[in-house]
Amino acid sequence: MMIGENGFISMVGAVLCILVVWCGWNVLEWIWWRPKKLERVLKEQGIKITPYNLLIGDLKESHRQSKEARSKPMDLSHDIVSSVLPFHFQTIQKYGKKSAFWFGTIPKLYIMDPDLIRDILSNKFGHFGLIKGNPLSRFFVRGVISYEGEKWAIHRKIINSAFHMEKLKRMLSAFYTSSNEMVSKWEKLVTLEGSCELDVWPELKNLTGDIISRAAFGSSYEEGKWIFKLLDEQAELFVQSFQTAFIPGFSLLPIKRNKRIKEIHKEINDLLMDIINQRKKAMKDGEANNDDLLGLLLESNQNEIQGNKNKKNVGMTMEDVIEECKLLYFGGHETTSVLLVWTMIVLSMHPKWQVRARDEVLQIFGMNKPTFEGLSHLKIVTMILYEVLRLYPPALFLNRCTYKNIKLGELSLPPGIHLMLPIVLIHHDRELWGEDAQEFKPERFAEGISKATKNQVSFFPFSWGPKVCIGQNFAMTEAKMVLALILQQFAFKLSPSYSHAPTNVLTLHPQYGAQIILHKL
Ligand code: HEM
Repeated sequence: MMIGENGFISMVGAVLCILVVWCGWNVLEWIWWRPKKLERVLKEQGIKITPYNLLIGDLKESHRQSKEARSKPMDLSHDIVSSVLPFHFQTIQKYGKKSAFWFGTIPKLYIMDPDLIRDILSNKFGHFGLIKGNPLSRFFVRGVISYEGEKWAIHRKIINSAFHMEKLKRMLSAFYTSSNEMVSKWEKLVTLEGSCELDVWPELKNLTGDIISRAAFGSSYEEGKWIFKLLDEQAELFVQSFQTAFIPGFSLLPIKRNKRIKEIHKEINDLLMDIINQRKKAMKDGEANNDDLLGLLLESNQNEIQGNKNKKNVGMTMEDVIEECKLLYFGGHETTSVLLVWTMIVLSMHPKWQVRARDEVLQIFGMNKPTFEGLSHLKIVTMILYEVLRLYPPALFLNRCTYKNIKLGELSLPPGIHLMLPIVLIHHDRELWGEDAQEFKPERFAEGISKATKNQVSFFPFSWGPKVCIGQNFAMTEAKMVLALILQQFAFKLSPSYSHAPTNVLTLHPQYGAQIILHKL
């Protein structure tokens, strides 16, 4: 049977109508019905939630408050939460700890109870997953931190072996060489009067970059220098992209920011590929030491090639190796420089603790090169580092989401709820830490973390459970080495030009730098 021209037009019209209705239905489901349904489920269980603004939720308000907080420095105190995460601080003040806000169209529940944090992070039944919200994240940092299930287990096992104690011991000379270079440079800057003013923030970023390059990749900072610059820029762009991450397809738009993110991704991959190729050549010529992280990753890549021949998944592909390198470059340098910079700032604010830390360092090492055993005996320094990690945690919060209907304490949560574990708010919570929660009191940790937290998961700067930070011993040993060398040579205090402005740029940066006056001892 033939369809006439009119019949054909009506058929196309009908298909188009169905398509428009279908699209409209899905859009309504996405921006209205689903959010409202989830809101009802939460409210029925006594969870308070901010009013829903169509599509954008609380993103605009949260952005506005962060911008306002960033526009001025704060008082010189450790009570930083209202400046660092102003929107979350205000929301919890207003709605209580059992509350939620809108990340675009998705409700995000605050988790402030240490028992619930333990349940989520131990993730015994695999019900809590990572959030895969921002499509641009594939251009930033992936690797083991972004994987789950079998892929995560394989990568975690391979990378873990590079961070065993005996491997760390061998990395100590890299820690020392880089730190000593920085301290020697500082000594040259000191004037005849015996002092100098220095913004230590870029210095410490360079240092931790240098250390991760030497210790994990065997190459010097000079070769990796550009990678750190690019990763820093990528982090800034990535934070900005959160504002629009909830709009499907936004990351594909050819706007300036998206283009730059993709450009940087390519540049970093090319730079890493160069480092990898140099290493592969050295391995072939029998000149490379395979003990460091890159060596281990490449070895596992060889296993993958072998394994593929036998149809078994045993290692990492070359793309995997590049992603893990990027993660370790970023994770290994950014977070530790943040810990070091706040430690220097805080010790400048608390000269008595600075003196106590120096006394301990001089008692254990004198003016000699710190040893691995000696560093593990630094009790006061460890207490100070923990208290700095409590007050100024480099990672401010962790995100997870529900995969299926689950019970969490008394709550029954449907799939698709985002969970926010606000590390910095929990670390500053008076109910958990006492009325002096905002004060710098390293003595809290005199008998270790479990005593200080009464065995609760209320201190988790390195996360907790199976996905706990792989590099925590690396970071703590590195921080102790750097501090020991600085304390041996200098006394330091804040410069009058220092402005206290902790700010969230993926990690907790000092917004205007860390201007410190160094006095040669
Ligand atoms: C003060 C320094 C550091 C802090 C505060 C820190 C914090 C964290 C946190 C909070 C996580 C968990 C993220 C999540 O669960 O979503 C994490 C994971 C991770 N960190 Fe660190 N980190 C530090 C240093 C390092 C260093 C030095 C390295 C490597 C050289 C490193 C490598 C990793 C890796 C590979 C993971 C992923 C683990 C997994 O998902 O199984 N970190 N870190």
